[in-house]
Amino acid sequence: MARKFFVGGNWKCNGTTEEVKKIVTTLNEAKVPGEDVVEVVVSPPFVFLPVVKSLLRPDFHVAAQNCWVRKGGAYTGEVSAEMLVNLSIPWVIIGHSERRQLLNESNEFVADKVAYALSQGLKVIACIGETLEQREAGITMAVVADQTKAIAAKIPSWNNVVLAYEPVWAIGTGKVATPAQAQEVHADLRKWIHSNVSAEVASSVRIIYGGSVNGGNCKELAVQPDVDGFLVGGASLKPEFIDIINSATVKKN
Ligand SMILES: O=C(CO)COP(=O)(O)O
Repeated sequence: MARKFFVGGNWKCNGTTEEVKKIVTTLNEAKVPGEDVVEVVVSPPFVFLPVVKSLLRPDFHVAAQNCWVRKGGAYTGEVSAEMLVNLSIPWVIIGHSERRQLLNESNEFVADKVAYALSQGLKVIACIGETLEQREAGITMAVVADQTKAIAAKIPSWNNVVLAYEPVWAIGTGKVATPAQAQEVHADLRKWIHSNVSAEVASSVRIIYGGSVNGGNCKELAVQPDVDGFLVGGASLKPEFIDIINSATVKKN
């Protein structure tokens, strides 16, 4: 079953109104393949979601970078899944390693968030990945399997989930995983899903790679059979994001 290439731009905690408008203008003027070839989702900080959504071309979509773990209420500083739905924000990134590490979000907490967001009708980019210490200790697969297992245990369907493999040592470091390293983990993850979820989900779920992806390295990663797209940080704020979107075409050739 063909998995549609997915390119996400995670803008993280960056930008002013003027800057985000400039990025949107660049995206709107770009020549890229149609939605039948590549799904493009950009994720500005919460406060810029309405302006980006209102200005962005209709074939690109928006994601929030986080949401609260359950129904909204007395949770100062949080933004609920219901609010995102109310604003017609279709996607949310959950479990990014920056939140796991800096805000101590556990596998269980991340899984609860994914389950709640899905239950409200959001589509989820669920992030997993090992640290450098874990990779060097040879436990990469055990770590990402645990992270995936926590999510699998709590969700009734993977239809609206994209799994983002983002090795922590590759994020914002300029140290991209080699195509072979990315392919190995993606293939192992797909095998894990085959054994622990179902053959159908294993063949249909998109597993995207994140960590120092740029205009220069995207094509060699994109040709890997189990790499179904990217979650891009720094380069998603620059015009080279267009080149990354266009790397989707390597799958067609
Ligand atoms: O964290 C990332 C995307 O979510 C990756 O960030 P960089 O592309 O800046 O390494």
